[in-house]
Amino acid sequence: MRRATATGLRWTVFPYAELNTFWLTLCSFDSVLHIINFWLPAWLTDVVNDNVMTHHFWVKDRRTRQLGKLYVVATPDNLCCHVADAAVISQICSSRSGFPKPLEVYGSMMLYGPNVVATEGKEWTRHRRHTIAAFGENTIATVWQETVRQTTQMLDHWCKKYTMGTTLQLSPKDDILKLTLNVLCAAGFGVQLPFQATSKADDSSISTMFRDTAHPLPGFQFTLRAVMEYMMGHWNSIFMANTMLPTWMPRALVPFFKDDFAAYDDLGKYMNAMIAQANQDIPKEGLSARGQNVLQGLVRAQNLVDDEDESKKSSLTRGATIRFALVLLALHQDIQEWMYEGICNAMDGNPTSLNEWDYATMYPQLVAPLCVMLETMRMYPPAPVILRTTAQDAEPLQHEGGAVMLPPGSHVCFNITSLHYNTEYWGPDASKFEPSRWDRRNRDSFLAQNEDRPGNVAAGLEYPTIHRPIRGSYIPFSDGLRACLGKKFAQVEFVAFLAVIFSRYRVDFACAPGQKKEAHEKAKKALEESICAALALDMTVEIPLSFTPRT
Ligand code: HEM
Repeated sequence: MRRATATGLRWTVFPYAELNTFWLTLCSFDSVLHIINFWLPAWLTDVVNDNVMTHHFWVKDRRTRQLGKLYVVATPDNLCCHVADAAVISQICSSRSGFPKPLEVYGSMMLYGPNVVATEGKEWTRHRRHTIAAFGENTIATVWQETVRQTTQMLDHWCKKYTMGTTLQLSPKDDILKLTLNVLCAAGFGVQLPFQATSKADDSSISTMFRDTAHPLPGFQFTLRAVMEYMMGHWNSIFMANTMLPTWMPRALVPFFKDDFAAYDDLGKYMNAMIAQANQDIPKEGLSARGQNVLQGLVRAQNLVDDEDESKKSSLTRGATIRFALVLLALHQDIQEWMYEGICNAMDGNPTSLNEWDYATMYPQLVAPLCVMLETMRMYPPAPVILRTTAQDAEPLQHEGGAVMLPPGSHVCFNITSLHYNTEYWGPDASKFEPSRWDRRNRDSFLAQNEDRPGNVAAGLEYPTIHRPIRGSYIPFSDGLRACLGKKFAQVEFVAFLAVIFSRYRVDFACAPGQKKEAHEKAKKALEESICAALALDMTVEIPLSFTPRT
Protein backbone atom coordinates (compact mmCIF):
# COMPACT_ATOMS: atom_id res chain seq x y z
CA MET A 1 0.00 0.00 0.00
CA ARG A 2 2.95 2.29 0.69
CA ARG A 3 4.28 1.60 -2.80
CA ALA A 4 0.84 2.24 -4.30
CA THR A 5 0.61 5.61 -2.52
CA ALA A 6 4.05 6.57 -3.86
CA THR A 7 2.79 6.28 -7.46
CA GLY A 8 0.50 9.28 -6.88
CA LEU A 9 -2.38 7.41 -8.54
CA ARG A 10 -5.66 6.42 -6.95
CA TRP A 11 -5.39 2.94 -5.56
CA THR A 12 -7.39 0.15 -4.04
CA VAL A 13 -6.55 -3.18 -2.38
CA PHE A 14 -7.44 -6.75 -3.24
CA PRO A 15 -6.45 -9.95 -1.37
CA TYR A 16 -5.19 -11.76 -4.50
CA ALA A 17 -3.14 -10.79 -7.57
CA GLU A 18 -5.05 -11.44 -10.80
CA LEU A 19 -2.68 -14.33 -11.68
CA ASN A 20 -2.48 -15.88 -8.23
CA THR A 21 -2.87 -19.65 -8.76
CA PHE A 22 -5.16 -20.17 -5.77
CA TRP A 23 -7.42 -17.30 -6.89
CA LEU A 24 -7.53 -18.50 -10.50
CA THR A 25 -8.41 -22.03 -9.37
CA LEU A 26 -11.10 -20.73 -7.01
CA CYS A 27 -12.62 -18.65 -9.80
CA SER A 28 -12.76 -21.63 -12.13
CA PHE A 29 -15.62 -23.08 -10.04
CA ASP A 30 -19.05 -22.12 -11.37
CA SER A 31 -20.47 -21.94 -7.84
CA VAL A 32 -17.87 -19.33 -6.80
CA LEU A 33 -18.57 -17.26 -9.90
CA HIS A 34 -22.27 -17.56 -9.23
CA ILE A 35 -21.82 -16.21 -5.70
CA ILE A 36 -19.63 -13.35 -6.96
CA ASN A 37 -22.06 -12.34 -9.68
CA PHE A 38 -25.46 -12.96 -8.17
CA TRP A 39 -25.13 -12.78 -4.38
CA LEU A 40 -22.80 -9.84 -3.80
CA PRO A 41 -23.99 -6.21 -4.01
CA ALA A 42 -23.39 -4.73 -7.48
CA TRP A 43 -20.48 -2.48 -6.41
CA LEU A 44 -18.64 -5.40 -4.78
CA THR A 45 -19.28 -7.61 -7.81
CA ASP A 46 -17.48 -5.02 -9.95
CA VAL A 47 -14.56 -4.82 -7.51
CA VAL A 48 -14.12 -8.60 -7.60
CA ASN A 49 -14.70 -9.07 -11.36
CA ASP A 50 -12.13 -6.37 -12.04
CA ASN A 51 -9.60 -8.85 -10.62
CA VAL A 52 -10.95 -11.99 -12.30
CA MET A 53 -9.54 -12.46 -15.81
CA THR A 54 -12.52 -14.48 -17.03
CA HIS A 55 -15.11 -11.86 -16.00
CA HIS A 56 -13.25 -8.64 -16.61
CA PHE A 57 -15.48 -7.87 -19.60
CA TRP A 58 -18.53 -7.58 -17.33
CA VAL A 59 -17.15 -4.50 -15.57
CA LYS A 60 -17.02 -2.44 -18.81
CA ASP A 61 -15.87 1.10 -17.88
CA ARG A 62 -17.53 1.31 -14.43
CA ARG A 63 -14.34 1.04 -12.34
CA THR A 64 -12.57 3.49 -14.62
CA ARG A 65 -15.37 6.03 -14.13
CA GLN A 66 -14.95 5.69 -10.35
CA LEU A 67 -11.17 5.57 -10.07
CA GLY A 68 -9.85 7.24 -13.22
CA LYS A 69 -8.22 5.99 -16.41
CA LEU A 70 -5.14 4.88 -14.47
CA TYR A 71 -5.47 3.24 -11.08
CA VAL A 72 -3.46 0.79 -9.03
CA VAL A 73 -4.62 -2.39 -7.28
CA ALA A 74 -2.32 -3.31 -4.38
CA THR A 75 -2.19 -7.05 -3.66
CA PRO A 76 0.08 -9.14 -1.43
CA ASP A 77 1.97 -10.29 -4.57
CA ASN A 78 2.48 -7.06 -6.48
CA LEU A 79 0.99 -3.80 -7.72
CA CYS A 80 -1.21 -3.98 -10.79
CA CYS A 81 -1.82 -0.76 -12.69
CA HIS A 82 -5.08 -0.82 -14.69
CA VAL A 83 -4.77 1.40 -17.76
CA ALA A 84 -7.67 2.73 -19.84
CA ASP A 85 -5.96 5.86 -21.11
CA ALA A 86 -5.24 5.86 -24.87
CA ALA A 87 -2.15 8.08 -24.60
CA VAL A 88 -0.59 5.93 -21.85
CA ILE A 89 -1.35 2.69 -23.76
CA SER A 90 0.36 4.19 -26.77
CA GLN A 91 3.48 5.05 -24.72
CA ILE A 92 3.66 1.53 -23.28
CA CYS A 93 3.15 -0.18 -26.66
CA SER A 94 5.89 1.84 -28.30
CA SER A 95 8.42 1.42 -25.49
CA ARG A 96 11.29 -0.85 -26.65
CA SER A 97 12.13 -2.58 -23.39
CA GLY A 98 10.39 -0.74 -20.55
CA PHE A 99 7.21 -2.84 -20.43
CA PRO A 100 7.88 -6.47 -21.40
CA LYS A 101 5.36 -9.31 -21.29
CA PRO A 102 5.19 -11.14 -17.93
CA LEU A 103 6.66 -14.31 -19.43
CA GLU A 104 5.68 -16.50 -16.48
CA VAL A 105 2.08 -16.20 -17.75
CA TYR A 106 3.08 -17.61 -21.14
CA GLY A 107 4.56 -20.90 -19.83
CA SER A 108 1.88 -23.01 -21.51
CA MET A 109 2.65 -21.29 -24.81
CA MET A 110 6.12 -22.89 -24.79
CA LEU A 111 4.83 -26.43 -25.16
CA TYR A 112 6.74 -27.01 -28.41
CA GLY A 113 9.54 -24.60 -27.60
CA PRO A 114 10.27 -20.86 -27.71
CA ASN A 115 8.24 -18.84 -30.22
CA VAL A 116 7.35 -15.26 -31.15
CA VAL A 117 4.42 -15.14 -28.71
CA ALA A 118 6.24 -16.22 -25.56
CA THR A 119 9.70 -14.65 -25.79
CA GLU A 120 11.23 -11.25 -25.10
CA GLY A 121 14.36 -9.28 -25.99
CA LYS A 122 16.78 -10.51 -28.63
CA GLU A 123 15.14 -13.93 -28.93
CA TRP A 124 11.78 -12.29 -29.67
CA THR A 125 13.39 -9.95 -32.25
CA ARG A 126 14.78 -12.98 -34.08
CA HIS A 127 11.46 -14.85 -34.03
CA ARG A 128 9.48 -11.77 -35.04
CA ARG A 129 11.81 -10.98 -37.97
CA HIS A 130 11.38 -14.42 -39.46
CA THR A 131 7.71 -14.86 -38.59
CA ILE A 132 6.65 -11.53 -40.06
CA ALA A 133 8.00 -12.65 -43.45
CA ALA A 134 5.61 -15.60 -43.35
CA PHE A 135 2.51 -13.36 -43.20
CA GLY A 136 3.03 -11.79 -46.62
CA GLU A 137 0.35 -11.08 -49.23
CA ASN A 138 0.75 -14.57 -50.77
CA THR A 139 -0.34 -16.13 -47.49
CA ILE A 140 -3.21 -13.66 -47.15
CA ALA A 141 -4.39 -14.44 -50.70
CA THR A 142 -4.45 -18.13 -49.67
CA VAL A 143 -6.57 -17.17 -46.63
CA TRP A 144 -9.04 -15.44 -48.95
CA GLN A 145 -9.30 -18.34 -51.45
CA GLU A 146 -9.58 -20.96 -48.75
CA THR A 147 -12.22 -19.05 -46.77
CA VAL A 148 -14.38 -18.61 -49.88
CA ARG A 149 -13.95 -22.33 -50.66
CA GLN A 150 -14.64 -23.50 -47.12
CA THR A 151 -17.65 -21.22 -46.61
CA THR A 152 -19.19 -22.38 -49.88
CA GLN A 153 -18.68 -26.01 -48.87
CA MET A 154 -20.10 -25.29 -45.41
CA LEU A 155 -23.24 -23.77 -46.97
CA ASP A 156 -23.65 -26.83 -49.22
CA HIS A 157 -23.33 -29.05 -46.17
CA TRP A 158 -25.92 -26.96 -44.29
CA CYS A 159 -28.35 -27.13 -47.22
CA LYS A 160 -28.13 -30.94 -47.19
CA LYS A 161 -28.47 -31.25 -43.42
CA TYR A 162 -30.52 -28.39 -41.98
CA THR A 163 -33.07 -27.19 -44.54
CA MET A 164 -36.50 -26.56 -42.97
CA GLY A 165 -38.96 -25.22 -45.54
CA THR A 166 -37.16 -22.32 -47.18
CA THR A 167 -34.66 -21.64 -44.39
CA LEU A 168 -31.68 -23.33 -42.77
CA GLN A 169 -31.94 -23.59 -38.98
CA LEU A 170 -28.86 -24.43 -36.95
CA SER A 171 -26.37 -23.54 -34.24
CA PRO A 172 -23.22 -22.72 -36.20
CA LYS A 173 -20.59 -22.79 -33.41
CA ASP A 174 -18.89 -26.11 -34.22
CA ASP A 175 -18.94 -25.53 -37.98
CA ILE A 176 -17.40 -22.07 -37.64
CA LEU A 177 -14.60 -23.48 -35.51
CA LYS A 178 -14.07 -26.22 -38.07
CA LEU A 179 -13.96 -23.68 -40.87
CA THR A 180 -11.40 -21.48 -39.11
CA LEU A 181 -9.24 -24.54 -38.40
CA ASN A 182 -9.40 -25.64 -42.02
CA VAL A 183 -8.41 -22.17 -43.20
CA LEU A 184 -5.52 -22.24 -40.74
CA CYS A 185 -4.38 -25.64 -42.03
CA ALA A 186 -4.40 -24.34 -45.62
CA ALA A 187 -2.90 -20.90 -45.04
CA GLY A 188 -0.68 -21.93 -42.14
CA PHE A 189 0.57 -25.33 -43.21
CA GLY A 190 -0.37 -25.70 -46.89
CA VAL A 191 -2.76 -28.57 -46.12
CA GLN A 192 -6.12 -28.23 -47.87
CA LEU A 193 -8.90 -30.11 -46.07
CA PRO A 194 -12.44 -30.62 -47.41
CA PHE A 195 -15.20 -29.26 -45.15
CA GLN A 196 -16.65 -32.77 -44.87
CA ALA A 197 -14.43 -35.74 -43.95
CA THR A 198 -13.48 -38.06 -46.84
CA SER A 199 -12.99 -41.81 -46.87
CA LYS A 200 -10.02 -43.65 -45.39
CA ALA A 201 -6.52 -42.60 -46.45
CA ASP A 202 -4.93 -45.35 -48.51
CA ASP A 203 -1.22 -44.95 -47.83
CA SER A 204 0.96 -43.13 -45.36
CA SER A 205 2.81 -40.87 -47.78
CA ILE A 206 3.06 -37.21 -46.86
CA SER A 207 0.50 -36.25 -49.48
CA THR A 208 -2.26 -38.37 -47.96
CA MET A 209 -1.47 -38.29 -44.26
CA PHE A 210 -3.14 -34.93 -43.60
CA ARG A 211 -6.44 -35.84 -45.23
CA ASP A 212 -9.44 -35.38 -43.02
CA THR A 213 -10.36 -39.03 -43.02
CA ALA A 214 -12.87 -40.74 -40.77
CA HIS A 215 -10.01 -42.78 -39.20
CA PRO A 216 -6.41 -41.75 -38.58
CA LEU A 217 -3.48 -43.48 -40.26
CA PRO A 218 -1.77 -46.43 -38.54
CA GLY A 219 0.63 -45.08 -35.91
CA PHE A 220 -1.60 -42.09 -35.14
CA GLN A 221 -4.46 -41.76 -32.69
CA PHE A 222 -5.79 -38.53 -34.24
CA THR A 223 -6.26 -37.13 -37.73
CA LEU A 224 -4.72 -33.68 -38.21
CA ARG A 225 -7.98 -31.83 -37.69
CA ALA A 226 -8.98 -34.05 -34.76
CA VAL A 227 -5.70 -33.32 -33.02
CA MET A 228 -6.13 -29.56 -33.56
CA GLU A 229 -9.65 -29.76 -32.16
CA TYR A 230 -8.45 -31.78 -29.18
CA MET A 231 -5.66 -29.29 -28.53
CA MET A 232 -8.17 -26.45 -28.34
CA GLY A 233 -10.36 -28.12 -25.78
CA HIS A 234 -7.64 -29.68 -23.60
CA TRP A 235 -4.73 -27.27 -23.62
CA ASN A 236 -4.28 -27.21 -19.86
CA SER A 237 -4.23 -30.97 -19.37
CA ILE A 238 -1.92 -31.43 -22.39
CA PHE A 239 0.42 -28.87 -20.89
CA MET A 240 0.33 -30.55 -17.49
CA ALA A 241 0.87 -34.05 -18.90
CA ASN A 242 3.76 -33.11 -21.16
CA THR A 243 5.64 -30.53 -19.14
CA MET A 244 4.83 -30.86 -15.46
CA LEU A 245 5.05 -34.64 -14.94
CA PRO A 246 8.58 -35.99 -14.48
CA THR A 247 9.85 -37.54 -17.72
CA TRP A 248 10.94 -40.75 -15.92
CA MET A 249 7.36 -41.47 -14.87
CA PRO A 250 5.91 -44.34 -16.99
CA ARG A 251 2.89 -43.13 -18.92
CA ALA A 252 0.95 -46.22 -17.85
CA LEU A 253 0.84 -44.78 -14.32
CA VAL A 254 -1.26 -41.83 -15.47
CA PRO A 255 -3.88 -43.44 -17.75
CA PHE A 256 -6.15 -40.36 -17.56
CA PHE A 257 -3.52 -38.39 -19.54
CA LYS A 258 -3.43 -41.03 -22.33
CA ASP A 259 -5.13 -38.82 -24.93
CA ASP A 260 -3.08 -35.79 -23.86
CA PHE A 261 0.20 -37.63 -24.50
CA ALA A 262 -1.12 -38.99 -27.81
CA ALA A 263 -2.29 -35.56 -28.99
CA TYR A 264 1.08 -34.00 -28.17
CA ASP A 265 2.98 -36.79 -29.97
CA ASP A 266 0.65 -36.82 -33.00
CA LEU A 267 0.81 -33.07 -33.52
CA GLY A 268 4.61 -33.22 -33.27
CA LYS A 269 4.67 -35.91 -35.97
CA TYR A 270 2.29 -33.97 -38.21
CA MET A 271 4.36 -30.81 -37.77
CA ASN A 272 7.56 -32.63 -38.73
CA ALA A 273 5.89 -34.11 -41.79
CA MET A 274 4.52 -30.71 -42.77
CA ILE A 275 7.95 -29.14 -42.45
CA ALA A 276 9.32 -31.87 -44.71
CA GLN A 277 6.53 -31.18 -47.20
CA ALA A 278 7.04 -27.41 -47.02
CA ASN A 279 10.72 -27.98 -47.79
CA GLN A 280 9.77 -29.99 -50.88
CA ASP A 281 7.05 -27.61 -52.03
CA ILE A 282 8.78 -24.26 -51.71
CA PRO A 283 8.76 -22.83 -55.21
CA LYS A 284 12.32 -22.55 -56.43
CA GLU A 285 11.60 -19.60 -58.66
CA GLY A 286 8.74 -17.61 -60.07
CA LEU A 287 6.61 -17.23 -56.96
CA SER A 288 7.54 -14.78 -54.25
CA ALA A 289 10.39 -15.86 -52.05
CA ARG A 290 8.00 -15.80 -49.13
CA GLY A 291 5.97 -18.89 -50.06
CA GLN A 292 2.22 -19.29 -50.19
CA ASN A 293 1.58 -20.22 -46.59
CA VAL A 294 2.97 -19.42 -43.17
CA LEU A 295 4.95 -22.64 -42.86
CA GLN A 296 6.61 -22.27 -46.25
CA GLY A 297 7.45 -18.70 -45.29
CA LEU A 298 9.05 -19.87 -42.06
CA VAL A 299 10.96 -22.70 -43.68
CA ARG A 300 12.06 -20.32 -46.39
CA ALA A 301 13.41 -18.08 -43.65
CA GLN A 302 15.29 -21.21 -42.49
CA ASN A 303 14.35 -20.50 -38.97
CA LEU A 304 11.37 -22.53 -38.08
CA VAL A 305 9.46 -21.22 -35.11
CA ASP A 306 6.49 -23.13 -33.88
CA ASP A 307 3.46 -20.94 -33.72
CA GLU A 308 1.05 -23.73 -32.98
CA ASP A 309 0.27 -22.08 -29.67
CA GLU A 310 -0.84 -18.86 -31.23
CA SER A 311 -2.70 -20.88 -33.88
CA LYS A 312 -4.80 -22.36 -31.14
CA LYS A 313 -5.56 -18.99 -29.64
CA SER A 314 -6.18 -17.37 -33.00
CA SER A 315 -8.68 -20.02 -34.13
CA LEU A 316 -10.69 -19.49 -30.96
CA THR A 317 -10.60 -15.70 -31.28
CA ARG A 318 -11.54 -15.76 -34.97
CA GLY A 319 -14.36 -18.26 -34.42
CA ALA A 320 -15.74 -16.26 -31.51
CA THR A 321 -15.64 -12.94 -33.42
CA ILE A 322 -17.59 -14.48 -36.30
CA ARG A 323 -20.21 -15.86 -33.88
CA PHE A 324 -20.59 -12.50 -32.14
CA ALA A 325 -21.05 -10.80 -35.52
CA LEU A 326 -23.74 -13.26 -36.64
CA VAL A 327 -25.76 -12.72 -33.47
CA LEU A 328 -25.31 -8.92 -33.65
CA LEU A 329 -26.43 -8.89 -37.29
CA ALA A 330 -29.47 -11.04 -36.46
CA LEU A 331 -30.34 -8.45 -33.79
CA HIS A 332 -29.84 -5.50 -36.18
CA GLN A 333 -31.62 -6.29 -39.45
CA ASP A 334 -31.13 -2.70 -40.68
CA ILE A 335 -27.34 -3.06 -40.36
CA GLN A 336 -27.55 -6.36 -42.19
CA GLU A 337 -29.27 -4.59 -45.11
CA TRP A 338 -26.61 -1.83 -45.04
CA MET A 339 -23.90 -4.49 -45.25
CA TYR A 340 -25.73 -6.40 -48.00
CA GLU A 341 -25.87 -3.22 -50.07
CA GLY A 342 -22.11 -2.78 -49.53
CA ILE A 343 -21.46 -6.37 -50.65
CA CYS A 344 -23.64 -5.91 -53.78
CA ASN A 345 -21.74 -2.74 -54.66
CA ALA A 346 -18.43 -4.56 -54.28
CA MET A 347 -19.71 -7.42 -56.47
CA ASP A 348 -20.85 -5.00 -59.15
CA GLY A 349 -18.66 -5.55 -62.20
CA ASN A 350 -16.95 -8.57 -60.57
CA PRO A 351 -17.67 -12.25 -61.34
CA THR A 352 -20.85 -13.61 -59.74
CA SER A 353 -19.29 -17.06 -59.31
CA LEU A 354 -17.72 -17.19 -55.84
CA ASN A 355 -14.77 -19.29 -57.03
CA GLU A 356 -13.72 -16.46 -59.31
CA TRP A 357 -13.71 -13.78 -56.62
CA ASP A 358 -10.29 -12.21 -56.75
CA TYR A 359 -8.66 -11.16 -53.47
CA ALA A 360 -6.80 -8.15 -54.86
CA THR A 361 -9.88 -6.58 -56.49
CA MET A 362 -12.69 -7.66 -54.15
CA TYR A 363 -11.22 -7.30 -50.65
CA PRO A 364 -10.50 -3.54 -50.72
CA GLN A 365 -14.07 -2.91 -51.87
CA LEU A 366 -15.72 -4.92 -49.09
CA VAL A 367 -15.67 -2.00 -46.64
CA ALA A 368 -19.00 -2.73 -44.92
CA PRO A 369 -18.07 -6.28 -43.71
CA LEU A 370 -14.73 -4.91 -42.47
CA CYS A 371 -16.60 -2.19 -40.54
CA VAL A 372 -18.80 -4.93 -39.02
CA MET A 373 -15.67 -6.76 -37.85
CA LEU A 374 -14.03 -3.66 -36.37
CA GLU A 375 -17.22 -2.76 -34.53
CA THR A 376 -17.76 -6.33 -33.27
CA MET A 377 -14.23 -6.39 -31.86
CA ARG A 378 -14.74 -2.95 -30.30
CA MET A 379 -17.76 -4.09 -28.34
CA TYR A 380 -16.65 -7.68 -27.75
CA PRO A 381 -12.83 -7.57 -27.73
CA PRO A 382 -11.61 -11.18 -28.15
CA ALA A 383 -8.84 -10.60 -25.59
CA PRO A 384 -10.37 -8.13 -23.10
CA VAL A 385 -7.13 -7.89 -21.07
CA ILE A 386 -3.49 -7.60 -22.19
CA LEU A 387 -0.77 -7.83 -19.54
CA ARG A 388 2.63 -6.19 -19.33
CA THR A 389 5.12 -5.69 -16.53
CA THR A 390 7.49 -2.86 -15.61
CA ALA A 391 11.20 -3.45 -16.24
CA GLN A 392 14.04 -1.88 -14.21
CA ASP A 393 14.52 0.68 -16.99
CA ALA A 394 10.80 1.49 -17.45
CA GLU A 395 10.43 5.16 -18.27
CA PRO A 396 7.89 7.38 -16.42
CA LEU A 397 4.45 7.50 -18.03
CA GLN A 398 3.13 10.91 -19.04
CA HIS A 399 -0.40 11.19 -17.69
CA GLU A 400 -2.66 14.23 -17.26
CA GLY A 401 0.24 16.67 -17.37
CA GLY A 402 2.40 14.78 -14.86
CA ALA A 403 4.81 11.84 -14.83
CA VAL A 404 3.83 8.55 -13.19
CA MET A 405 6.56 6.15 -12.12
CA LEU A 406 5.52 2.55 -11.50
CA PRO A 407 7.89 0.44 -9.38
CA PRO A 408 9.80 -2.32 -11.26
CA GLY A 409 7.98 -5.66 -11.31
CA SER A 410 4.51 -4.09 -11.23
CA HIS A 411 1.94 -5.55 -13.56
CA VAL A 412 0.24 -3.34 -16.14
CA CYS A 413 -3.20 -4.42 -17.28
CA PHE A 414 -4.64 -2.83 -20.45
CA ASN A 415 -8.33 -2.44 -19.72
CA ILE A 416 -9.55 -2.90 -23.28
CA THR A 417 -13.28 -3.01 -22.58
CA SER A 418 -13.09 0.26 -20.70
CA LEU A 419 -11.19 1.92 -23.56
CA HIS A 420 -13.61 0.59 -26.17
CA TYR A 421 -16.71 1.87 -24.34
CA ASN A 422 -15.37 5.30 -23.38
CA THR A 423 -17.60 8.08 -24.76
CA GLU A 424 -14.59 10.42 -24.87
CA TYR A 425 -13.07 8.28 -27.66
CA TRP A 426 -16.22 6.97 -29.35
CA GLY A 427 -18.91 9.59 -28.83
CA PRO A 428 -22.22 9.46 -26.97
CA ASP A 429 -23.31 6.28 -28.81
CA ALA A 430 -20.27 4.28 -27.58
CA SER A 431 -22.43 1.46 -26.24
CA LYS A 432 -24.37 1.09 -29.51
CA PHE A 433 -23.47 -1.41 -32.25
CA GLU A 434 -22.88 1.01 -35.14
CA PRO A 435 -20.49 -0.37 -37.80
CA SER A 436 -20.99 2.65 -40.06
CA ARG A 437 -19.04 4.78 -37.55
CA TRP A 438 -15.90 3.27 -39.15
CA ASP A 439 -16.84 4.01 -42.77
CA ARG A 440 -14.81 6.95 -44.07
CA ARG A 441 -17.69 8.00 -46.31
CA ASN A 442 -19.77 8.63 -43.16
CA ARG A 443 -18.97 12.28 -42.45
CA ASP A 444 -21.34 12.34 -39.43
CA SER A 445 -19.33 9.73 -37.56
CA PHE A 446 -17.77 10.91 -34.28
CA LEU A 447 -14.50 9.45 -35.57
CA ALA A 448 -14.48 11.84 -38.55
CA GLN A 449 -13.13 14.58 -36.25
CA ASN A 450 -9.87 12.64 -35.84
CA GLU A 451 -9.07 13.00 -39.52
CA ASP A 452 -6.65 15.91 -39.14
CA ARG A 453 -4.89 14.54 -36.06
CA PRO A 454 -1.48 13.20 -37.06
CA GLY A 455 -0.22 9.75 -36.03
CA ASN A 456 -3.54 8.00 -35.53
CA VAL A 457 -2.61 4.77 -37.30
CA ALA A 458 -3.06 1.64 -35.19
CA ALA A 459 -2.70 -2.11 -35.64
CA GLY A 460 -5.36 -3.42 -38.02
CA LEU A 461 -6.57 0.01 -39.15
CA GLU A 462 -4.21 0.62 -42.05
CA TYR A 463 -6.99 1.14 -44.63
CA PRO A 464 -7.75 4.39 -46.49
CA THR A 465 -11.47 3.47 -46.44
CA ILE A 466 -12.01 3.62 -42.68
CA HIS A 467 -11.92 6.29 -39.96
CA ARG A 468 -9.18 6.13 -37.38
CA PRO A 469 -9.87 6.44 -33.66
CA ILE A 470 -7.39 8.18 -31.37
CA ARG A 471 -4.20 6.12 -31.14
CA GLY A 472 -4.30 3.71 -28.21
CA SER A 473 -8.09 3.78 -27.86
CA TYR A 474 -8.71 0.71 -30.07
CA ILE A 475 -6.47 -2.27 -29.33
CA PRO A 476 -8.15 -5.64 -30.06
CA PHE A 477 -4.90 -6.64 -31.83
CA SER A 478 -2.74 -4.84 -29.26
CA ASP A 479 -0.49 -2.17 -30.83
CA GLY A 480 3.07 -1.08 -31.44
CA LEU A 481 6.01 -3.45 -31.42
CA ARG A 482 4.08 -6.47 -30.15
CA ALA A 483 0.95 -5.99 -32.22
CA CYS A 484 -0.74 -9.13 -33.56
CA LEU A 485 0.98 -10.64 -36.58
CA GLY A 486 -2.19 -12.36 -37.80
CA LYS A 487 -4.49 -9.31 -37.90
CA LYS A 488 -4.78 -9.20 -41.69
CA PHE A 489 -5.18 -12.99 -41.75
CA ALA A 490 -8.13 -12.67 -39.35
CA GLN A 491 -9.65 -9.67 -41.16
CA VAL A 492 -9.52 -11.21 -44.63
CA GLU A 493 -11.01 -14.44 -43.34
CA PHE A 494 -13.83 -12.62 -41.55
CA VAL A 495 -14.66 -10.39 -44.53
CA ALA A 496 -14.63 -13.30 -47.03
CA PHE A 497 -16.85 -15.37 -44.71
CA LEU A 498 -19.44 -12.61 -44.29
CA ALA A 499 -19.38 -11.71 -47.99
CA VAL A 500 -20.08 -15.31 -49.08
CA ILE A 501 -22.85 -15.89 -46.52
CA PHE A 502 -24.60 -12.52 -46.73
CA SER A 503 -24.47 -12.25 -50.52
CA ARG A 504 -26.79 -15.26 -50.52
CA TYR A 505 -28.61 -15.37 -47.16
CA ARG A 506 -30.35 -13.20 -44.57
CA VAL A 507 -29.73 -14.16 -40.92
CA ASP A 508 -32.29 -14.17 -38.13
CA PHE A 509 -32.94 -16.09 -34.90
CA ALA A 510 -34.36 -19.59 -35.23
CA CYS A 511 -37.47 -19.45 -33.06
CA ALA A 512 -41.14 -20.42 -33.12
CA PRO A 513 -43.58 -17.88 -34.60
CA GLY A 514 -44.48 -15.26 -31.96
CA GLN A 515 -41.28 -15.95 -29.96
CA LYS A 516 -39.17 -13.27 -31.64
CA LYS A 517 -39.11 -10.90 -28.67
CA GLU A 518 -37.94 -13.69 -26.32
CA ALA A 519 -35.27 -14.74 -28.83
CA HIS A 520 -33.98 -11.14 -28.98
CA GLU A 521 -33.84 -10.90 -25.19
CA LYS A 522 -32.04 -14.25 -24.94
CA ALA A 523 -29.45 -13.13 -27.53
CA LYS A 524 -28.82 -9.79 -25.78
CA LYS A 525 -28.35 -11.61 -22.46
CA ALA A 526 -25.95 -14.11 -24.06
CA LEU A 527 -23.88 -11.26 -25.51
CA GLU A 528 -23.67 -9.40 -22.22
CA GLU A 529 -22.85 -12.51 -20.19
CA SER A 530 -19.88 -13.48 -22.38
CA ILE A 531 -16.84 -14.64 -20.48
CA CYS A 532 -13.21 -15.04 -21.36
CA ALA A 533 -12.91 -18.83 -21.22
CA ALA A 534 -10.25 -20.83 -23.12
CA LEU A 535 -8.25 -17.70 -23.98
CA ALA A 536 -10.95 -15.78 -25.87
CA LEU A 537 -14.11 -13.88 -25.01
CA ASP A 538 -17.06 -16.01 -26.05
CA MET A 539 -20.77 -16.50 -25.43
CA THR A 540 -21.48 -19.38 -23.06
CA VAL A 541 -24.94 -20.00 -24.53
CA GLU A 542 -25.51 -21.20 -28.07
CA ILE A 543 -27.97 -19.04 -30.01
CA PRO A 544 -29.69 -20.98 -32.85
CA LEU A 545 -29.87 -19.01 -36.10
CA SER A 546 -31.88 -19.25 -39.29
CA PHE A 547 -30.47 -18.49 -42.74
CA THR A 548 -33.07 -17.52 -45.38
CA PRO A 549 -31.99 -17.41 -49.05
CA ARG A 550 -32.25 -13.99 -50.71
CA THR A 551 -34.37 -14.18 -53.81
C1 HEM B 1 -9.62 -11.96 -34.33
C2 HEM B 1 -8.46 -12.58 -34.34
C3 HEM B 1 -7.25 -12.20 -33.52
C4 HEM B 1 -7.15 -11.38 -32.44
C5 HEM B 1 -8.23 -10.57 -31.76
C6 HEM B 1 -5.75 -11.37 -32.04
C7 HEM B 1 -5.24 -10.63 -30.97
C8 HEM B 1 -3.91 -10.62 -30.60
C9 HEM B 1 -3.40 -9.86 -29.48
C10 HEM B 1 -4.23 -9.00 -28.53
C11 HEM B 1 -2.06 -10.07 -29.43
C12 HEM B 1 -1.09 -9.48 -28.40
C13 HEM B 1 -1.00 -10.43 -27.23
C14 HEM B 1 -0.11 -9.92 -26.13
O1 HEM B 1 0.66 -9.00 -26.32
O2 HEM B 1 -0.21 -10.49 -25.04
C15 HEM B 1 -1.71 -10.96 -30.53
C16 HEM B 1 -0.43 -11.40 -30.82
C17 HEM B 1 -0.14 -12.27 -31.83
N1 HEM B 1 -1.01 -12.80 -32.75
FE1 HEM B 1 -3.00 -12.47 -32.85
N2 HEM B 1 -5.04 -12.20 -32.87
C18 HEM B 1 -5.91 -12.71 -33.80
C19 HEM B 1 -5.61 -13.58 -34.83
C20 HEM B 1 -4.34 -14.05 -35.10
C21 HEM B 1 -4.03 -14.96 -36.19
C22 HEM B 1 -5.05 -15.49 -37.21
C23 HEM B 1 -2.69 -15.22 -36.10
C24 HEM B 1 -1.84 -16.12 -36.96
C25 HEM B 1 -2.28 -17.04 -37.78
C26 HEM B 1 -2.15 -14.45 -34.99
C27 HEM B 1 -0.82 -14.41 -34.63
C28 HEM B 1 -0.32 -13.64 -33.59
C29 HEM B 1 1.10 -13.64 -33.21
C30 HEM B 1 2.21 -14.44 -33.89
C31 HEM B 1 1.21 -12.77 -32.10
C32 HEM B 1 2.48 -12.45 -31.31
C33 HEM B 1 3.13 -11.18 -31.82
C34 HEM B 1 4.34 -10.79 -30.97
O3 HEM B 1 4.32 -10.98 -29.78
O4 HEM B 1 5.28 -10.24 -31.55
N3 HEM B 1 -3.19 -13.76 -34.42
N4 HEM B 1 -2.86 -11.29 -31.22
